[in-house]
Amino acid sequence: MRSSWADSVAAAETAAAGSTANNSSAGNNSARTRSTYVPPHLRNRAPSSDPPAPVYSSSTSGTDGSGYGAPAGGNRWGGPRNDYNNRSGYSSGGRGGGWNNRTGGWDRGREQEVNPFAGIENAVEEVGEQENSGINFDAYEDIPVETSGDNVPPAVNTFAEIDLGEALNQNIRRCKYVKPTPVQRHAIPISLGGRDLMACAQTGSGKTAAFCFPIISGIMKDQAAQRRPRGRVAFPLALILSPTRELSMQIHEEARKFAYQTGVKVVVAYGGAPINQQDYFCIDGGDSLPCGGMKDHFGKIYYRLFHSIDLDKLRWFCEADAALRWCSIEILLRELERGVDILVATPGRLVDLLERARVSLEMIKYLALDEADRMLDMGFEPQIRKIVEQMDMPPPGVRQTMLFSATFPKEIQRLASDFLASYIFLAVGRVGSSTDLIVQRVEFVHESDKRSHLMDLLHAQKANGVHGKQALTLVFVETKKGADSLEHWLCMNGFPATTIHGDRTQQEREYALRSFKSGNTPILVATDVAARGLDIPHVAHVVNFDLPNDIDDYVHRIGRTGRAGKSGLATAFFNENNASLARPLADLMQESNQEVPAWLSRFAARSSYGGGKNRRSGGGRFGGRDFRRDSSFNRGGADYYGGGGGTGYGASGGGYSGGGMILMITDFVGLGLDWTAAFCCAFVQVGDLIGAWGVDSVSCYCKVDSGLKTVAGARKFVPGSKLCIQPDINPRAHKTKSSRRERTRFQLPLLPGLPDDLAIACLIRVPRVEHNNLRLVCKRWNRLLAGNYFYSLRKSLGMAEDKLHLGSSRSLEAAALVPLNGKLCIIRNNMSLSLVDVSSPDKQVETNPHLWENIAGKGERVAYSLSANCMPRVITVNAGESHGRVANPHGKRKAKEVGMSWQVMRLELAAMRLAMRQQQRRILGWQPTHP
Ligand SMILES: Nc1ncnc2c1ncn2[C@@H]1O[C@H](COP(=O)(O)OP(=O)(O)OP(=O)(O)O)[C@@H](O)[C@H]1O
Repeated sequence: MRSSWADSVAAAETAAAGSTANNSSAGNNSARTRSTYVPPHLRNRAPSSDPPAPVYSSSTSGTDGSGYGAPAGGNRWGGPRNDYNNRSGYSSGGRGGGWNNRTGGWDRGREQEVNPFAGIENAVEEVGEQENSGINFDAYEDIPVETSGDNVPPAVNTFAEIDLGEALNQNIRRCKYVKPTPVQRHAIPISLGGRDLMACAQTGSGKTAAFCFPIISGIMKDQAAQRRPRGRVAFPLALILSPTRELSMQIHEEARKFAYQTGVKVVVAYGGAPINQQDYFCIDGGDSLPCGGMKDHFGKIYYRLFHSIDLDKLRWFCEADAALRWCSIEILLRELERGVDILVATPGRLVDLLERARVSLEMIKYLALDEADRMLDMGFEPQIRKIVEQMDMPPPGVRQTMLFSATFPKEIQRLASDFLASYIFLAVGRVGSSTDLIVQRVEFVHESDKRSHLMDLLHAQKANGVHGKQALTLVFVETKKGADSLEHWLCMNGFPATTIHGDRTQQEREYALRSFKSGNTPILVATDVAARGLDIPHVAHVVNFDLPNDIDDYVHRIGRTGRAGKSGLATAFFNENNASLARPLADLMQESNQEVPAWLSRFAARSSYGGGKNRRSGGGRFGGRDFRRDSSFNRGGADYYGGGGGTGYGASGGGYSGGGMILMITDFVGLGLDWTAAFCCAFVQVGDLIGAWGVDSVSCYCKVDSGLKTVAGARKFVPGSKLCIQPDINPRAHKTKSSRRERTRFQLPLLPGLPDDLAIACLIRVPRVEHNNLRLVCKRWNRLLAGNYFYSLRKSLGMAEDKLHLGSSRSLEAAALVPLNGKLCIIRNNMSLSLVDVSSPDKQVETNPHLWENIAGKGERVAYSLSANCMPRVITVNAGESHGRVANPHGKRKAKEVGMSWQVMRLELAAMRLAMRQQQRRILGWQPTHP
């Protein structure tokens, strides 16, 4: 490991030398200036107090020990060295060292900037010029374009028609973009005209440039940018948010190219551990650290080294991911201190930075959300709302907002309109459609045959490969475990494969992606983290080994091939488990002029769950156009935001129709509760629930044995229920004869790929009161798991969003947002239960504390409060006297079970309690702002 890391550093050093050479040939200084490390206690001093920057020489960098062990005042670090930055992910726009010294004018400092085109130019020469310029524009010519909104600026046909500024035009030429793609032709003039924009265009059609160009051009022309305060807090002018780390990195790399020598500085900040955790290393050092093991160890080491070591050198020691992250974050913070014009970020990291007051959004003039529908979906929406609405960002109308995606369901369009002012809607092609450039094949493959089928495809591909080389193939699977196991199996069978998913460290993810891009590992097995936005050249084939539950996800996945006018192939393995996708899939294929197999059409015809997702049956998730033109959405507005009708778009959504609700029961593996008892207890209450809540469906996710009993019980009360069982939880039991028989008997659809450690969710008895439009909100502390889970569930059942909602953030604060849209919310995690009624002031809602006690286990105390007005109320379930579960004598054992150190768990829980208290205070003094 050490040697490989060292090797890669050495290789990067060599690359840096090369890039220096390139720079010099481009007229830059051959010796780059190296910035000076400023210890934290000196950071707010005037830039002039910095010691003079020593000269960095690439030829000696590998062995130069001058920084190591140097006295504190003379420490140095590598600043914006491109080699490391590319690896760490926290990198700047590459203005070497001198941002604090900028003298005004947007061209200052450009001579020190690392050339982002250096490597690319060589590569392009190797593969031939046509690689970049040969985008097949004919493929886009006939594409229908729809714009709506007031005074839409006219589209352009060439870049020359737009005044982007000479430096940017020069970069466009360097990128070999000969003419704008359709989305660019329309979107750039709109954005340059200062208008807000919601743009939907097919995958691979150049949306990144469509939002980057106007931002860069606007900042270049903005003289006020020079007068921004600088120091510990960064004041970016533009914020670009994207859902994944890899996509943020990619946007950053693109933006750096477009911004080269424009004087506009681009910085990227993305996930990993919250910065607060990193603080343990920086501040406490380790001795007093409440966390154990490796973190402790590295904390101590790095704390000691921190004031006496060059960070460049430190990187050589950074084999542990934790330590690497620590370094990366230090680098990021220092980058931010030097100033940033465009900040590209993932929401989680940005919230961290905002909470630490290292970034202020006060000066934001441009906000762009890439993959905007994903960003506003339930997983991210609370964070996005927090960033956009609750921090210091200027409101819509003052800032300019641009939302881009290839898919834009109408309900998300509606949500998105909260962030926009008098915006223009742009659809290039049909909203949510895939491009005809991708040949789509669907094959019926039983679960057990998938691997051998994949093997056949890969063999065939190998035979057709150039010089026997395997074409790049991206294989999508549903679960992280599934990804690892498939990768292992492929490697064992002689197919070099790697994997990318959320359980891998950032270093591993980046390494996997690089290895795939370079063709060293031509097969990448991925979960949905790689589904959106990634622009990997030469991906010839996308295989949906496991199909997603949502047709939007399918569109994004296959969009990793057939990009920028090139053709691609997508193969999907379909079987009974994907029945809910049959209809939208068949429709999508038909729309993209693909051959739809007869068996798929038959599946589509009898598919029972597809209604809600079928864009062509009217209503539903998909819009061909601007939702503002859809009268049903306008009519339903008041209902959606908590009005009295209870219809919202549940009624128009098809699939799960009617005004009832779903009761969901899930299982949290590992909390040591007696599940069977809990379920039995719960289902005694089901009858009440049906009456009181209008439950018309029960879905049960739990261990097979107890689950089946529960399901059987529930069926008596809710004959029409769609019952689901989580198949992964106990695969052994699942395979038993009786469970198979039971499954058949109850016709339980299997929903593959759902995480198996789920909280027992929504078990509560409410006395018979009239609540027509209820909203269940389940909250777990693992936001992603819960988010994915609910998302999948909702999709699989074809449920409208207002029938089941998830307050999915670990931060309870975010959960507070949820009640705004609903009438009754129950927010539950293993620490708290919130019952919130925001719309019916007269109706008291009660809970049955004994039920909770039964469910939550012995010794738990239920405290709840209900207020008479319509303000949200919080009911807290605490386990134990003062510390909830923390005080539980089994806590240490529990911590061990969940693989946490006891101290960390205590910290986590203490933080949660604190957040909860703050939350309660906030909620009680909080006025809903929606109608
Ligand atoms: N005007 C242009 N001329 C030539 N190539 C272009 C042009 N605009 C963009 N490209 C190239 O097209 C490819 C796809 O662009 P981009 O990643 O922005 O697509 P996208 O629409 O954002 O895709 P997705 O929906 O998957 O996120 C990139 O490699 C980009 O360099």
